[in-house]
Amino acid sequence: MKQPLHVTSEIGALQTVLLHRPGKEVENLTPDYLEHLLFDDIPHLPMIQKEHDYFAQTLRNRGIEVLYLTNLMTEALHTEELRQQFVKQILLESNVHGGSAQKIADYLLSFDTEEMVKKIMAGVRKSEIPVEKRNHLYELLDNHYPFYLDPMPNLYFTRDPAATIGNGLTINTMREVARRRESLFMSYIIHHHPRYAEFDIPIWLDRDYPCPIEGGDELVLSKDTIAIGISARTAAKSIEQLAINIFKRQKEIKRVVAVEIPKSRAFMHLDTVFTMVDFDKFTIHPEIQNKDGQMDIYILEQGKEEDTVKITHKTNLLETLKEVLGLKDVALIPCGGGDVIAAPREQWNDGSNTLAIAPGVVVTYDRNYVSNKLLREHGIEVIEVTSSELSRGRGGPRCMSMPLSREDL
Ligand SMILES: NC(=O)NCCC[C@H](N)C(=O)O
Repeated sequence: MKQPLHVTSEIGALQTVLLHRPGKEVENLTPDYLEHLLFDDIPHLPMIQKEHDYFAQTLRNRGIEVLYLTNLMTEALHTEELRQQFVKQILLESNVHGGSAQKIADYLLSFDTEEMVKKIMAGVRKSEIPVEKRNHLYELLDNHYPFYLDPMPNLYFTRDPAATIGNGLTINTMREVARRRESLFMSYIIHHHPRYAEFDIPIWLDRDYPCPIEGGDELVLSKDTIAIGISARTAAKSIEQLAINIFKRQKEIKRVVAVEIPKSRAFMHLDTVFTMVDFDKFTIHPEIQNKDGQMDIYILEQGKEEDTVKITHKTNLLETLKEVLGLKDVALIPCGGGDVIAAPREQWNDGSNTLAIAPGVVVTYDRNYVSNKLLREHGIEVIEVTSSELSRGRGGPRCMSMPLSREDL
């Protein structure tokens, strides 16, 4: 039977992808909580939805099956017991306890499943549920905060909470509190959605793993090589454990290349500074390398004993890519052409964050015209999507998509 999850490269023809259409969670952003919720501005909801619909249609026009997080989650919660269990878990993870917990649970469960899922994503404002008598000082102070359940405006970056590798996936422990609950949706989908539940899908790292990892750092370079960013969001320990777990069960995967990148907001994940666009072509933001073009790269391979890895240190990205991919030459296409202004400007709006839908065919934001032109000059087919509002969340087409299945190369 066909595996429901199957990704053996970054560039094999994309067959099925998971998206999330931004919803009311985006309208629960206010200036006071922007930083905490990892946004730099407040998107205009009708426009961000229009842009997202255009992105989804662009993929469908190329024959790609687009699945939506809300639909899968609604279908996964197919019994009353599952609905209740999910609500209990989300309240726990949202730090809602005490007297208000039951009231909020009853409120959420009063909606049909689709509305309930949307409401949980959008957040629950205190004004939505009648105030109880407050007896304690902490309850009075707590009241200054507008939400019982925080909104999850980053959900449209489906890349990060979970990532497909081979026939399995990681369901991620997310680094930032604002995003930590997001991976619970994929956990329910994998375990309870009829499309996935009957398969024995390997979970390479699960969301109870104590160290963080996010999908933006996870790149499947080829059927035997994975690259993972050591970044602001992904810890070295997670990468080593992931490698050990994969080597044990998916024997085709021979190595994990851990690429250290600066830990900053602009470079939050490896895919904000480096993506694969063709067999031998990559986008890169030049600032991840030092002046001599060097950086720290570690190749992890199966160690002599079980549950150990052999680690080799490298410093040259180009040479390492040639070695692990068995290529004579590799082109690194600099974001914004490496220009002192265009490069950081376009990187800020995800100029290096391309979604490959086939070898040499990528989806990018239209606003990054310098990078797009350069990609075309390198023979890449560039399909542009509108991006005024989508880009405000600091993620691009790769961040906004979780490939579930790609054709093998
Ligand atoms: N893979 C990615 O780079 N995803 C973008 C995530 C943006 C989101 N506002 C965040 O800070 O997590």
